[in-house]
Amino acid sequence: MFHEHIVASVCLSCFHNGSMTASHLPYTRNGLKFFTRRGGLTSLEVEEICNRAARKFANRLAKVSTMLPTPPERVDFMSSYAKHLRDIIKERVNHPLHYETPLKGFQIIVNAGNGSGGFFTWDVLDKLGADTFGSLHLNPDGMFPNHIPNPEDKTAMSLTRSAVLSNSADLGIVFDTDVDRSGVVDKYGNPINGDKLIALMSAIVLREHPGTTIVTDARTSMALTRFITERGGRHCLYRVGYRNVIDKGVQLDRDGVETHLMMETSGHGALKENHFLDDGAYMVVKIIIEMVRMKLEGSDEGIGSLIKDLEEPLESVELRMNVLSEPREAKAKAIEAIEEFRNYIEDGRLPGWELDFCGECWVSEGCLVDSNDAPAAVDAHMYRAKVSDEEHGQHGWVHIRQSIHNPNIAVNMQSTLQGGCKSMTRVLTDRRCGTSLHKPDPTSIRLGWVFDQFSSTGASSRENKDNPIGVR
Ligand SMILES: O=P(O)(O)OC[C@H]1O[C@H](O)[C@H](O)[C@@H](O)[C@@H]1O
Repeated sequence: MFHEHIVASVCLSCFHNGSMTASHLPYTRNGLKFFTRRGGLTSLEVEEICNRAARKFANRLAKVSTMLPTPPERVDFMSSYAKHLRDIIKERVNHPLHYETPLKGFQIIVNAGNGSGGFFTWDVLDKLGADTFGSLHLNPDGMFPNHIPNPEDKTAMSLTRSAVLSNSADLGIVFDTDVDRSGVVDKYGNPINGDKLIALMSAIVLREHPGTTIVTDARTSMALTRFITERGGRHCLYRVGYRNVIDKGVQLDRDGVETHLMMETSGHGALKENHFLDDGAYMVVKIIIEMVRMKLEGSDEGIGSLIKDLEEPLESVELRMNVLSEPREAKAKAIEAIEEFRNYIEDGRLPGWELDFCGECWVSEGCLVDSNDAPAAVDAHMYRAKVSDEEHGQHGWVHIRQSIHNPNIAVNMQSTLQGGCKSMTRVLTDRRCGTSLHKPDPTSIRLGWVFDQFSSTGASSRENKDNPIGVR
């Protein structure tokens, strides 16, 4: 929804704007996001704003006047934003028979998860002629009584799938709370989120901008890289964290490497044409335009057909290990374990494992571990290793990182081999790659737990994300 901020800046002549959001996290985690006409502010800029606010607050306590130079004014920018989205759909579809209602004949289910995405149903889709009967959880309720509004959430996706199938709808849309992320369900009920959503957006964007670079976080599959390169694009893998992914795209584009799409597997997606803002509604607008375009060209296959040749990794797992230490020591402990992972690989102590400096793109060599000339400030330590053997070549990867929000470490791995994730985990444990196995300190971390907790083969699983397993 962050295009609303640009709309506010451009149409309503605002210079600065912001929103308060905890996204899908509990309401106790509310925070502020700020925007100017140039786009989203960086964390350093946000820090400066907070410092100024703190000074103002201190002045108020000291009874120094903090009156605003201009009185606040109430403006309705949601209507302007919704109109802006409708205009884009109308103009780009350019329907030969009914320009004003290009979505006539389409049934589209929205699942807003009781976040703020309900407006998309009545203020965008309905007004363009779509049938939105069967939409779910449209009224905002910060206690999220049905499920977490999150396109990564299994319940959110499966309820949307059921609604699409039982209504024979053309598309299902899942927004996160503040609509900076989205996922979709195709007319056959197939959920399209994570890698699949990146592939779908890549297919659309590469048709419009042949050869463009696409930046993603480094948890995407090897198959996604093939999908992008087979369509003539370049895939730049970068750090987890939507701001990192977007900033990398902005920097590449500024340096002359044309970059039109930046997407994280979490569903945050930003387009150059949309001011490099992560905007879940804008992503969906692009998908809807493509869906109507395909229909007008005589195809009944639906948008899922655009990614039918995206292979899925045989195994994909995300696990979390809590850092059980004094809260103030958690960050340092996590960094210690993650750096040890890097050292093990660099010292060649894990045969067949190689630190992944750059994914496959080579547009900016070394950026994944920032070994290049202009390293970015590191917000969270993370590394990715490619894993190969003589028989299969590269068959998987392991990504390990500090969580941004919580005192835990996220381990992601994928393999194209049956039992591959289990054997990569075994390497980590057998090689004693973890701090506490050398120093049996009850407050430190050991990676051995991953093996103990690992259960699935052949299954794609990220379910531990919101319910991490505690370990010592
Ligand atoms: O570190 P985690 O808890 O997995 O959270 C990581 C995620 O944090 C936020 O939700 C950001 O918006 C995402 O860009 C990031 O991927």
